[in-house]
Amino acid sequence: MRLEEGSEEWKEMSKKVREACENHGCFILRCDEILPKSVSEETFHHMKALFDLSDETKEQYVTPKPYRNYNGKNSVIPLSESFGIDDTFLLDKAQAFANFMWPQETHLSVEGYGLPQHYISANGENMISTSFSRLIKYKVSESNNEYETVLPSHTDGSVLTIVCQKDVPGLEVLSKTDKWIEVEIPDDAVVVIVGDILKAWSNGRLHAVTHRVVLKGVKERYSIGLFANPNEEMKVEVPDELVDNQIHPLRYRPFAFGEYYSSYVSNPKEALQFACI
Ligand SMILES: O=C(O)CCC(=O)C(=O)O
Ligand SMILES: [Fe+2]
Repeated sequence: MRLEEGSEEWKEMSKKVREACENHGCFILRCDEILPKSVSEETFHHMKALFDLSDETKEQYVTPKPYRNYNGKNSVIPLSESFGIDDTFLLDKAQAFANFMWPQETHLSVEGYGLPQHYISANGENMISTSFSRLIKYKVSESNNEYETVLPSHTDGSVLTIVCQKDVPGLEVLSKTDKWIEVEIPDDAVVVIVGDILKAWSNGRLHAVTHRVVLKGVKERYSIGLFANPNEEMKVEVPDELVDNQIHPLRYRPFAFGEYYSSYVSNPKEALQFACI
């Protein structure tokens, strides 16, 4: 259902999305209307064929930017293979998907604060300008461990991330009470995850949830992550309206996204530390 911006339903939905982002750092979004089953089936079918190419062919995919290469022999994540692709949204269909998703999702997650409109437009447009996606295959371990962490726990270095998967579950999020919870992603849905940038911008109110991927069976898993990033120069600055001296004193100094991203690439676990007050 497409919501009319500013309508009662829109306001109600913004409140729900904001609460989910504050309390859980993620939510499930059903998108059967904009992402027909056939497109998703076809995408994952092609993805399998892509990963079935020879190592030699896959390794030819090299780009200078971090996280954008073919990554198939990483000792930290030996059971994961991935391709990072810049500006996937330039393709017509993907562009339409992105146009729908990003502005609506970023608007909805920040609009619940009732901020002046310029903050909302800044989020919708600037915060998503250099999005990229990662196609990921998780392989089953030969040691036949029943329970294998194939992607270690982390928060995302994005504004928002959208993940979709095919058939095999595996994504887990860490609750605020320190419990790992398996995320069930229905076939016609995606999970939206709050990244570090939205956490900093919201003065820590929105929760950048820690997550990981665990395989529990004998089947390999395919997933796609879409990472919404601002451009390097964009300043991430907490709006005055989200600061108060009692409950929410300012937690992050203003910083450029590029400054954060260098910190993320060298130490993802502590990447936001440099901006903490
Ligand atoms: O594969 C997934 O379900 C999640 C991937 C992820 O968290 C990431 O690439 O940052
Ligand atoms: Fe992630």
